[in-house]
Amino acid sequence: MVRVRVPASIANFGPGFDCIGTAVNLYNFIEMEFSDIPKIEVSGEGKGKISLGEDNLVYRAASTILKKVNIEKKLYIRLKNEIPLARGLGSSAACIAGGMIAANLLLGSPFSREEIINFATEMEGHPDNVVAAILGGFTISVKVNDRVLYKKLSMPPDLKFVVAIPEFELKTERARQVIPKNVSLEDAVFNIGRIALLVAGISERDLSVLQVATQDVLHQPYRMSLVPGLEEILEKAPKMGMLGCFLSGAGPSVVGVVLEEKSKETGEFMVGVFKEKGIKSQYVILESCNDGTIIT
Ligand SMILES: Nc1ncnc2c1ncn2[C@@H]1O[C@H](COP(=O)(O)OP(=O)(O)O)[C@@H](O)[C@H]1O
Ligand SMILES: N[C@@H](CCOP(=O)(O)O)C(=O)O
Repeated sequence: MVRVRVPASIANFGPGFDCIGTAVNLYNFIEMEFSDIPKIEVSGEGKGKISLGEDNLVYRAASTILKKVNIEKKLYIRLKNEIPLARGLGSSAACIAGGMIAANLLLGSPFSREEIINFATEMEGHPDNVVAAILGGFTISVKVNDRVLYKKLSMPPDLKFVVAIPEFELKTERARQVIPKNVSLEDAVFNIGRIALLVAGISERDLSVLQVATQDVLHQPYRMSLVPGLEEILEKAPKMGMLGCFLSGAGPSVVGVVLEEKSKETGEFMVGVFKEKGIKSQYVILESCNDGTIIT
C-alpha cells in the first residue's frame, strides 16, 4: 500500500494564465493498493458526489500509469479530501498528480518526476496546477510540444492567501469556454509585463510590485460574468490593504494576498461582497506549501 499527500494549488496567480501556479497548505490524501476488484472509498470533500467507479478521476489517472507498463490490475483507493471540488483550487490537478504518483510508487517508480509531470499535464490539459501540485512552491511552466519546461521558486514566507470560496461550483471546462481565442496586442503586452514583474518580485521578495504584478486582462474580465462579486472585490482590494487580489484558478474562489494582520479583515470583506450578491461563501487563510506531492 502507498499513501501520498497532494496540495491544492492556486493557478494563474493573476496574469499567468495556464503557466503560473502556487501550491497551498490544503491537502488530499490518497491511499492505493492492488486489489481483485476496483474499489474506492471517499471521506471529506466530495463524499457522496464523487464517482466510486473506474471513471473516478484518481482511478483514471492511476490507470493511465498502469497501462503504460501494460499492467491490467485493479485498484483499491481510499481518498481523504480537503480540497473543495470545482472551486478553483486545483482539485482535478490534485487527483491527477496524486493518482499518477501513487500508481508510479506502487509499480516501483518506473517513471521519473519529469515523465509524470508530462503525463499529468497531458491529462489536465494545462500545466499550471499539476506542476505546482507535484513540485510545490511557486511554479512557472511552459508546454513545449509534449514536454513541460518548468522552474520552481519559493514564496516569500510572510504571505497569506485568504481564499473566499463561494458555495457554488464552477467547472474549469465551463470557465474556459468564456475566454476568447484571440487577444489584442495591447492585452498581451499588459499581461506579459506583469508576469515578468511577478516572477522578479517573487524571486527578489519584493512585495511592493504585487499590486500591479497580479493584474490580468486575459481571463478575469471574461470570467466576471460567471463570478458575481469578483469585479467589486478586485476594485476595492487595494483600498482594503491587500497586496494583490485575483481569481483562484478558473474560479469561483477569489484570493487576497496579504500579510497576517490583514487576513481576517480581507476574508470578511470578500465574504461580505459575495453575500451582497446573494452568494454564500466562506474564507480560509492559507499559506504557500513548498512541498509538492509527498509520500506520507
Ligand atoms: N477528490 C476527487 N476525487 C475524484 N474526482 C475529483 C476529486 N476532486 C475533483 N474531482 C473531479 O474534478 C472535477 C473538478 O475539476 P475542475 O472543474 O477542474 O475544478 P478544480 O478547479 O477544483 O480543479 C470534479 O467535478 C470531479 O469530477
Ligand atoms: N489555467 C487554468 C487553471 C484552472 O485552475 P482550476 O483550479 O480552476 O482547475 C484556467 O484558468 O482555466
